[in-house]
Amino acid sequence: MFGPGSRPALFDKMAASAADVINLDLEDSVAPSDKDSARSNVIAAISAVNWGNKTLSVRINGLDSPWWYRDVVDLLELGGDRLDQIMIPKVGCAADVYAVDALVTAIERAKGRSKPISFEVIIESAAGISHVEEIAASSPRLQAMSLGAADFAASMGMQTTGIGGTQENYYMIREGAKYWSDPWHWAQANIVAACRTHGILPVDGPFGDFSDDEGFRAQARRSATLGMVGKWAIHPKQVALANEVFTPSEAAVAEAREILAAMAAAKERGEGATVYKGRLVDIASIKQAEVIVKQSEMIAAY
Ligand SMILES: CC(=O)SCCNC(=O)CCNC(=O)[C@H](O)C(C)(C)COP(=O)(O)OP(=O)(O)OC[C@H]1O[C@@H](n2cnc3c(N)ncnc32)[C@H](O)[C@@H]1OP(=O)(O)O
Ligand SMILES: O=CC(=O)O
Ligand SMILES: [Mg+2]
Repeated sequence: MFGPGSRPALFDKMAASAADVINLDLEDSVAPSDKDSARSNVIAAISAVNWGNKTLSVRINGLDSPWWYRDVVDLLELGGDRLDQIMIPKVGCAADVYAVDALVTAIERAKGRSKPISFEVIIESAAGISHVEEIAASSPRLQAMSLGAADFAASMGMQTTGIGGTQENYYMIREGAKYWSDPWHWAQANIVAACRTHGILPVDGPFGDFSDDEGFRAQARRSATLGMVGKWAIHPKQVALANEVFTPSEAAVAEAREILAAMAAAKERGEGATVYKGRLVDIASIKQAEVIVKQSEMIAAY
């Protein structure tokens, strides 16, 4: 759940939401004239608001701005221990993460902070997607990586002002009928591969049209099918939609458990492959089913 650092009236509502991760924003939802006051609001709220068991993250300004170093210094020196994570936007290469890591490491040591700050990064530029694997490997602090569709589209020179979702002009045509394709797919698949290679969580970023629930669901279902584990909510109504899509359904979990049982029975018979509901399942199916069961167990335990 995202909210601008310049709107502190939203913070309690964010804390009371059903989101797993809170992102207090100092970057693109905050006007340049509000950067200092937004930073102060966020620093006060880190300790003052009851964030429960949510992961508390702050999106700092990008390394191409004059604000980012002050964001890091003040968050870590003045912000209290409740802060879990810093989100670094517009990461273009591993050195961008190194720069923030070096500053964070120095402050943690100087101030004796006991809880190490973790990082999440946004891939939202041509450079970021070109260097996605080195970024995924860039720091032991890194826990998650998101696709930022708005800045990504701008950086790539894409002809759209839509933030995520179906793009009207991205279609194939056959016998006069249009078939829409997914312009975000290749970037998402690259992010997922880089993340899974290096043990980082891949996350889908914003879906701007918060009036379009079905559009959000469709985007989120594609992301979940590709291996992403969650999606940003830029409006409270998107939290329930994201939780609905990224929580495996009871039917999916039941089927996964049945596949595990069928394979356990096959193993007893000395077989590596068997038939479940008229289709092949084998040892790879165990790993597929375990993904779904593990997701469901982790969500239940949270
Ligand atoms: C491309 C990117 O970088 S995306 C990430 C950065 N962007 C952001 O963080 C934007 C986050 N979202 C927002 O700022 C706002 O939701 C906006 C501007 C899109 C819409 O704001 P509003 O016009 O106030 O929304 P709306 O009137 O529909 O709000 C309905 C209720 O939800 C609350 N609400 C709105 N946004 C949020 C939020 N982000 N978090 C918590 N509560 C919220 C409102 O306060 C209102 O509460 P109420 O019913 O108690 O009065
Ligand atoms: O920061 C997010 C984006 O879509 O840009
Ligand atoms: Mg962005």
